Amino acid sequence: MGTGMSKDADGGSHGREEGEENLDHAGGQLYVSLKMENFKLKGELIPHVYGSVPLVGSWDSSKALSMERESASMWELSFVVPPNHETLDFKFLLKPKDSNAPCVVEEGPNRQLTGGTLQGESRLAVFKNGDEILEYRAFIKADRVSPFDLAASWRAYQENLQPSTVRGIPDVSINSTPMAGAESGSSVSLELDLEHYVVPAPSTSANSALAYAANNAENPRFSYVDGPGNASFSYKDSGVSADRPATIKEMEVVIPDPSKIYSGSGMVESKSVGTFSPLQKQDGHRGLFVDRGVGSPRLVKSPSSSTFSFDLKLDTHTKNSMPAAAGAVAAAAVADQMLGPKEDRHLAIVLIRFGTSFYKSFESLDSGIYIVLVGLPVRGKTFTAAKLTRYLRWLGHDTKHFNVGKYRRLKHGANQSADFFRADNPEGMEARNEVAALAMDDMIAWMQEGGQVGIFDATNSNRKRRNMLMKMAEGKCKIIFLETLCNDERIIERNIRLKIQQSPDYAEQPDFEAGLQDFKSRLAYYEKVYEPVEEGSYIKMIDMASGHGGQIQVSKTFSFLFFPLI
Ligand SMILES: Nc1ncnc2c1ncn2[C@@H]1O[C@H](COP(=O)(O)OP(=O)(O)OP(=O)(O)O)[C@@H](O)[C@H]1O
Ligand SMILES: O=P(O)(O)OC[C@H]1O[C@](O)(CO)[C@@H](O)[C@@H]1O
Repeated sequence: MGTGMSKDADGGSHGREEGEENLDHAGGQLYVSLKMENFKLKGELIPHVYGSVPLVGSWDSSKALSMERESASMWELSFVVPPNHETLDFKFLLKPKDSNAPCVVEEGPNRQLTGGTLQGESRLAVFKNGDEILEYRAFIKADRVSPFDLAASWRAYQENLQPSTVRGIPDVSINSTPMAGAESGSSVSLELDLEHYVVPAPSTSANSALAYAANNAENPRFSYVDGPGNASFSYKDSGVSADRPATIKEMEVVIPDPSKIYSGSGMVESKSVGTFSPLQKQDGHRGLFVDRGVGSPRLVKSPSSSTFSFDLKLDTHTKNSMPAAAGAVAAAAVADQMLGPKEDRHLAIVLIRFGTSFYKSFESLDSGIYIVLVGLPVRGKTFTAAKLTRYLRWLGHDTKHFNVGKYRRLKHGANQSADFFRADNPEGMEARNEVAALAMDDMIAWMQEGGQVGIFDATNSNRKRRNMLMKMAEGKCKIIFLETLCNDERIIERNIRLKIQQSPDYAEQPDFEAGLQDFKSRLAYYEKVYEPVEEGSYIKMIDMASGHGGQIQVSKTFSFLFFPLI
């Protein structure tokens, strides 16, 4: 695993380790860890970092990232920057804890990381606070990280997260209330706790109590904010059997016309697989929570390749045809496969890919990105949107999830019958397009206030709707369609049942079978007119949850996002 240069204020520096791999081609990114130490301070002044990239506030002190107290005298912050950042300029600053007094920026020139190496002499961080001079020792460390490490770190972060310590965004809730009964059987009342929720995943037992992920999406700005969407709802669980685990061999990455997209060589070989041993886990490796709302990335690496060996069984054809980006994706898949449940695993592959491509596209796009979900109902769009939001926030990108279903429920009530969703029902169509436009307006407004990634979650199931969204985004932001497709009837049936149990749409429907019939009619109306994405920039996730393999397709027009990977 490659290691960058590390320096501290005493001038100690550690050169790159032998055997370093150049991970740029594998989507290697720069993990930056900053620390400040001062034994005398009492904590009225909170150290922050700001700098030249959006991740650290683009020199806007109000967007500076807060450092967290690691010990009585040490403050810490870590984040990951793209490898294409030739130079990252930054400075430390101090913000008064409980007042609006101006912040104090450190003296001296900007600190500069170029290609992962700290430029210039290391120095103390010196602040002039009125007549007072404050001095901190500064520790700056940069490491190149592979998708392996990122996937493993993400997994470790999620597994060790303590919900009670989450600030800023509601992230996960681990407490589940065991309950009896399945399917249409017993139900428990679930007070919707906006601070804690779980992204619904197929349950492997009848014991998980999950809140509906869409409820945690961005609240509409229009006047229905305090409406029915914030109410609690009833929840029933189902018993669903676990699918068999997938293997990396089953994962297929399809990139149309790769010659036009990538010129990179073959599979990325990784000698070090980032993971953690059970022992390390017990150390209490925890995410640290910073002001951007989620834990800042903590690297989890295997001490050596011998600790964990994994046989990457890709057939010759796949190996030879796999471009560098796909290699990175596969690498992430390997790391993730070892660590998580099936759906998370598959999704992580896409996430790593997103993470990589976003990093590489952000700076050139400047204005941020809209990810527009596309897919029939119960294809995992909300699940994917919620996971993507969390992952991108963890990486440091200001990300928000806009769920159109939530807007629809607030404006038109939760208990619309299937007829509402008929394509030949003009009032229904108009109402749906109207709430979609409201959500899009909110997303655009949020983006203009400095947001970086907006995730727009609706079926967006026909070209006309997608054209409307593209028109609204024109000149403002690039849209990437993310289509989730599922051909496995068994999964669809399971998802439908979960939907009747979990969705606020059916909270008032006491008759499970009636709810089921209504939702199936809704689905049939959608299926009749569904138009898969063929336009614009898109990624298709096909059968990712089947357990029998999956496909990721990336459209040609998306290629520019991957350009730096080539
Ligand atoms: N890629 C996938 N394919 C199929 N099902 C998935 C996928 N990812 C997650 N799921 C499962 O699908 C179920 C429904 O998910 P979700 O509510 O996200 O669907 P949706 O597409 O947003 O539905 P709707 O359009 O009705 O709101 C969840 O239980 C989730 O575990
Ligand atoms: O208007 P569209 O694009 O169908 O999408 C919004 C709808 O998608 C759904 O998630 C489909 O079930 C509804 O909750 C929501 O009203």
